[in-house]
Amino acid sequence: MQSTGANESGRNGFLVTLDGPSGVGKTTCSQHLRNILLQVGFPATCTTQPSASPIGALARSGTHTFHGLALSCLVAADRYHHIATVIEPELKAGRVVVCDRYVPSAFVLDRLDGVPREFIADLYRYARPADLAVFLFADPEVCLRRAQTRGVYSRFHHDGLAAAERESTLFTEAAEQTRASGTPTLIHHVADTDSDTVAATLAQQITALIPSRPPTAHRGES
Ligand SMILES: Nc1ncnc2c1ncn2[C@@H]1O[C@H](COP(=O)(O)OP(=O)(O)OP(=O)(O)O)[C@@H](O)[C@H]1O
Ligand SMILES: Cc1cn([C@H]2C[C@H](O)[C@@H](COP(=O)(O)O)O2)c(=O)[nH]c1=O
Repeated sequence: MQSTGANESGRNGFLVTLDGPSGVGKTTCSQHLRNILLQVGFPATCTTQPSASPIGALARSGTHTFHGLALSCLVAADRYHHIATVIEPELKAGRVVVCDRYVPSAFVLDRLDGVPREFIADLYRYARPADLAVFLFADPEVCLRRAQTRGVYSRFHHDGLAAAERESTLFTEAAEQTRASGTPTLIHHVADTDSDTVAATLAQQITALIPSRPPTAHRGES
């Protein structure tokens, strides 16, 4: 198995984040991606934000209770806890971490909730940047239909085409902002491609960017 990791080589793992509009297929794709990466020999794991921690569960289930600045801070608290207790340890173990939603989602969802951009930027000043930020896009009509078919459980899941279009516009801005900040950024238009094909295409591009570990020297070799 190839390794990206810090154990023997002293190098860290690789953080791939997936952002994009509700219903575009982030959760489905991140799971396929993890499986493909494992199949081709990369130690990989997938995780999600909000996380499975008690703070994350509160944020995920509480979008009808919490609003604006308060929800923004709650999600940020979960995100920092998740980075410290899940993402960083996995990276230190040399794994590829595929994270379903990351900081760019805050620049969209929090703004939809009226939170000023400067407040969001200040909140995430200390968040570890992704090694590769992937943005998935599809026509707002497609995202809307998929989210509605899957089931709507959050205030941020669309209630109409205008909301889906606004979310798509903000994700386009977030992708440009992420790229401008120096984070390697991949923008992928899903069109009507099935999720296996989307994940396989992304896996090819991602594995090409992951630095592979040099062969470990045997004891006594110089
Ligand atoms: N490429 C695809 N083609 C067709 N259907 C898809 C594709 N990807 C995902 N789906 C379906 O669309 C629905 C939404 O997918 P998923 O939950 O992965 O989206 P998401 O971006 O994570 O949404 P959210 O942000 O709302 O959680 C699911 O029913 C899923 O099976
Ligand atoms: C990342 C992020 C999430 N939220 C809220 C909005 C949604 O209800 C959930 C995410 O669930 P999904 O299945 O991925 O749609 O969490 C938020 O308010 N702010 C954020 O930055």
